Amino acid sequence: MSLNKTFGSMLIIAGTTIGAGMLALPLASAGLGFTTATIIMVGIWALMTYTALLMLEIHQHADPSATLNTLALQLLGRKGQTIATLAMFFLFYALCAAYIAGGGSQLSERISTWTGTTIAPQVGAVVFTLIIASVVSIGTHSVDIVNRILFSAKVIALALMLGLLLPHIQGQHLVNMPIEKGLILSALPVIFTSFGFHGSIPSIVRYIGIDIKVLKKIMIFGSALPLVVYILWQLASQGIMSQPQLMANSTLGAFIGSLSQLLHNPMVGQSVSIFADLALATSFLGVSLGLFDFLADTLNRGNHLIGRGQTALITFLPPLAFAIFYPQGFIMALGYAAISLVILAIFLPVAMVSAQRKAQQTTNNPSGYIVKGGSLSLAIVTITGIIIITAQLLQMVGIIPAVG
Ligand SMILES: N[C@@H](Cc1ccccc1)C(=O)O
Repeated sequence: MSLNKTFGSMLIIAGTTIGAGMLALPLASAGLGFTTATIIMVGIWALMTYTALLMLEIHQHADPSATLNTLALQLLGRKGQTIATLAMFFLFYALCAAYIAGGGSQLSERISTWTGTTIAPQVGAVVFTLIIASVVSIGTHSVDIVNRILFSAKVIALALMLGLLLPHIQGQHLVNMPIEKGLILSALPVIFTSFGFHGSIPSIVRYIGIDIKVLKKIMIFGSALPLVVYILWQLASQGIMSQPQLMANSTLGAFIGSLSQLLHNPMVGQSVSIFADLALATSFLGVSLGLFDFLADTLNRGNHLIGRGQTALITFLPPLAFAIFYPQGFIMALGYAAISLVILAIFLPVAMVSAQRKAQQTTNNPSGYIVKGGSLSLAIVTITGIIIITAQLLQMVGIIPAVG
């Protein structure tokens, strides 16, 4: 396997993972303290990598061009396929809603400072959606070009931002412990979403072919890179602000504002702000393109002007409506996304691998790659998935504190 292709695939996984979810991390884990937040992140990384390996175990016996839909149909039947499709829709919509809410309020703040007037976040949401929707509606080729430029800029902005922030860390902030135990549970869904990439696994398998050794390496290293970036990002945000300072910020804009104020350096705020804009734009482009194609395919909308226009409306109007009703809904929507991501990245891989292992046992033909850990590991990740969904539901009904 060419090294270039392997490396490129790792970057695709890392690039899908590092997105808008990262921006929510400091706010979602504000009351946890650095050590606790890091332990949870390492745990969730291990969980996500484990279920990605389960997906490889499933893919090895199928056609290299299999998608989640076809795998679910083969191993779990029509019901499994329907659940996979619905979860995919819900995840895509929830993520787009988060990106529009986050991007909209960022953009409206920008326009407000430029023009010296106050612009409502809803206006920003509409403008941000119109820009991304035009790029997506023109076609995949235009998304590819715009995404390449923005992605390169995002990597530079990320390095610059971390370089500017890390020298200002104060050790005493990093030893803080969780302010309240309930906050650990509250933080789980958003942290979980920020490590999500599982929609990209079938594309990588198609690109590389069934070469388990290479694919394993891609999953492990491709997801480890975001872990390193997230730990540095937590180090910076939790090391610069005290817990009460961090917790006082309920929105991304407020967080960026207090960072620059605290460091008396507008450059810092600028770099975080630019990184945030790029992260939101690249995530939104990638996810809305996926949703657009998925909808066009499911609803059989043609590839002509009217067809694409209709698909664009169904793609962008529902999440835009959410952002207009909940302009501060960035973190809330990322939490909702966790519910469907648990189904896609935990429940379905576990169910499919169980079905496959059972079928192999009955034919007495266990062959190929089998992820270590047996049924115990499958049980542990399933329980973790249930805990993450429960944490989100408990926040929605107000039993535990909501983050953000
Ligand atoms: N991890 C992505 C969200 C995502 C989840 C699942 C699949 C794809 C993307 C982010 O932080 O924005």
